[in-house]
Amino acid sequence: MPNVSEARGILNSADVLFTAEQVSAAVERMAAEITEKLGETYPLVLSVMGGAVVFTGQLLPRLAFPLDFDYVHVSRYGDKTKGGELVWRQAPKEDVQDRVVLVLDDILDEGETMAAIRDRVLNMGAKAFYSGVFANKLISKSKPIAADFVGIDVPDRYVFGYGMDVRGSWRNLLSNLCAEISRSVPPT
Ligand SMILES: O=P(O)(O)OC[C@H]1O[C@H](OP(=O)(O)OP(=O)(O)O)[C@H](O)[C@@H]1O
Ligand code: HPA
Repeated sequence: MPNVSEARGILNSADVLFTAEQVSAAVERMAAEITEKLGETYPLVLSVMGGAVVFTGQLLPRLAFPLDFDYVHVSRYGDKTKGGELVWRQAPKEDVQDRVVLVLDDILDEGETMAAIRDRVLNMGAKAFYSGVFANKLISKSKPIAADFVGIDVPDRYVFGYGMDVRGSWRNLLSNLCAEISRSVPPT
């Protein structure tokens, strides 16, 4: 984890990819799309801790229909910028059975995390599975899953802010949402 001045340095050398207004408009549009598709299904919404916390906090109040809410916790990156082995810290609970489940996450990068959650939720007897991600990273490799609802497409660079960390830092960045690490910092 960087110290305070290193964390500020990362932010100062970052590019801002999307403004707060663009992010807000994307979340608003997603809320309308999700409402249209799932508004009559009484879904169980699962937020993927910890990256989805900001996105979930802004999206949920815009979903004006009955839903249940819970979370799962899966980790694959830790404070690294390259994905590794997937670790389940909180698995879905039994109540996914026979439910329409909507899983919310901050980013679909290689798609390994969301695909593992989908497989687990469907194996536990969910009636239907949907995924919503704030950011979909445009990578050249094919992904094991495509999200049903996407806020913004981001380029194949390490992004942070809006719940996404860079080396454990800046999840709380809300004003210049989704900035990106300087190209001079190599992936770890
Ligand atoms: O599509 P993938 O390549 O699998 O990556 C996406 C996942 O990576 C991040 O989680 P991370 O493992 O960093 O856990 P965290 O949210 O606790 O930081 C992010 O929040 C997604 O859950
Ligand atoms: O680009 C990213 N930024 C932050 N967290 C992530 N988890 C997967 N990819 C990313």
